[in-house]
Amino acid sequence: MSGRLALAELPRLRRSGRVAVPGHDPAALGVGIVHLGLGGFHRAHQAVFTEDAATAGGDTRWGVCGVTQRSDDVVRRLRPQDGLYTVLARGPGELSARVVGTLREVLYAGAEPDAVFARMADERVRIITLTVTEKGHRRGADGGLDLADPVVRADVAGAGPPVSAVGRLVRGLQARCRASGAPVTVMSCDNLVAGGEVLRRLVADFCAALPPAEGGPLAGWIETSVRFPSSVVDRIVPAATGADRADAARLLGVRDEGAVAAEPHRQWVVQDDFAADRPPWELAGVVLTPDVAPYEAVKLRLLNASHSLLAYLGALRGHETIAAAVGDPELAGAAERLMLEDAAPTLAVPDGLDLAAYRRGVLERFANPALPDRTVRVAMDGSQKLPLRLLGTARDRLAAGAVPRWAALGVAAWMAYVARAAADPALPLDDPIADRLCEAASGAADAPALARRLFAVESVFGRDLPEDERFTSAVVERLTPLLRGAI
Ligand SMILES: NC(=O)c1ccc[n+]([C@@H]2O[C@H](COP(=O)([O-])OP(=O)(O)OC[C@H]3O[C@@H](n4cnc5c(N)ncnc54)[C@H](O)[C@@H]3O)[C@@H](O)[C@H]2O)c1
Ligand SMILES: O=P(O)(O)OC[C@@H](O)[C@@H](O)[C@H](O)[C@H](O)CO
Repeated sequence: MSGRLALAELPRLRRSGRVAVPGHDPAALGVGIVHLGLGGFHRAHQAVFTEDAATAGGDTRWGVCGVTQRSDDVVRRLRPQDGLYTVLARGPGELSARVVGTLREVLYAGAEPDAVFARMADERVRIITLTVTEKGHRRGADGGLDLADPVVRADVAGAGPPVSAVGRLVRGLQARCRASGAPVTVMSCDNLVAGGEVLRRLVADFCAALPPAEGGPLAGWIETSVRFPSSVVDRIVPAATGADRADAARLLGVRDEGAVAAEPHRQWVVQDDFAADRPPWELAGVVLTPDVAPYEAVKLRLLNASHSLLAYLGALRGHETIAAAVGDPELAGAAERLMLEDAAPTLAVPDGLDLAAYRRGVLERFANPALPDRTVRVAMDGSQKLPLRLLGTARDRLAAGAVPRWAALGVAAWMAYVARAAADPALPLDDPIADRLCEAASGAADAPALARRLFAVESVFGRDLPEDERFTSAVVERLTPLLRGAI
């Protein structure tokens, strides 16, 4: 197939009726949002909600400038397509496709830093969103900016263009402060606890590390002119595959190198705390609320925690996909009990949310046979995810006098996965501290030794959990059979 998706194809696609196309003319959109981290998730989630909101509200101010962080791969895919791409919604027995036109500009920060800063400084831009992964925040053990990280140090020194996400964000804010000082909202869309507060702190830490004459006024302007709302994002979006691109091409009649596939379900809960205008997201079904914390805990402790549990246990059992893992009755049972017995008692349930239906929905979504989501994708970066997904639950249950046996199973499953990956190169250990984890796991003779060595990783477990004998024993009890291949 030689043709390529582009604006000129839209009239034909509209007539064909085989795929949905934007309800407005994408070329008429101005850029009102800069997004850092143009992965599959942004394209299938925030971009879709923003397009629906702009169409419903007839508001042409909310095109997106998407910025790729680590390579120009996405730029090479999307620029020749005028920023257009297809989102395939894959559900049991259903496949639908829509072309999204919100992305009006794509930049590679590594090659075009000045263009990125100019966009962030542009008064017409009122929102900067981020999906840069958990590790992309470069946090230290205390949750603040890791000032020992050489990349962060170089960004603070400022001899060259910044490389870290927070460095790029702060330098962009600095350009804005110098240009117009117009207020702007910075919104985290990663799977974090209190992502807004996390970003606010990282930005403040960066400013504090700058020479006082530079960092002081910048921090002052940020304090008064920048808001950092949190948001809870939900849609399962596996890494795009050749099969996704082939399905998109079949439906479009032209190639689409930027196609992504996702589950049909999507949810976005946003803290209603903006420094300036925002898209009318409520028209697209986004929940705007003063406090996202209850929604966030439900999502991270039920969905993401059981996702991680299934990923580690599933990979250990040779299940390639999450659907296969949740199709294994023993693993599905463990995920259910983690949600019901450990996580649920720790939750303040948002008004109107039926927790039992939510739990059932999570397992149904994981079982989606039409969306192959690999266990190793979800298993990635465990050192970053465990504290957010399992350890908050563990701490809350321990504080309430209960032993969180299923959260302990999740931790033990991660430990067993690390040990297996350290010994078997066929199992990937994709983690920013992989070397440290491998070294810890390689020298461990048995379950207690493995647990002891991994519990010593303070950035994961802090100082409290390794000292709580109830928890460490529960983990060792779970780990012993896992190392023999049973759960
Ligand atoms: N995929 C999903 O199902 C899903 C669902 C909910 C939330 N999320 C959130 O979105 C994030 C991205 O997911 P995705 O599926 O788009 O992944 P992806 O691999 O497609 O994209 C990741 C993006 O993060 C950037 N990034 C990665 N490491 C970085 C680093 N060290 N510094 C700066 N930038 C870095 C990449 O350049 C890329 O733009 C997740 O980590 C998660 O927090 C994803
Ligand atoms: O995207 P990550 O790497 O934070 O986590 C992997 C999955 O658990 C996650 O992407 C889920 O699919 C998502 O959070 C569902 O909304």
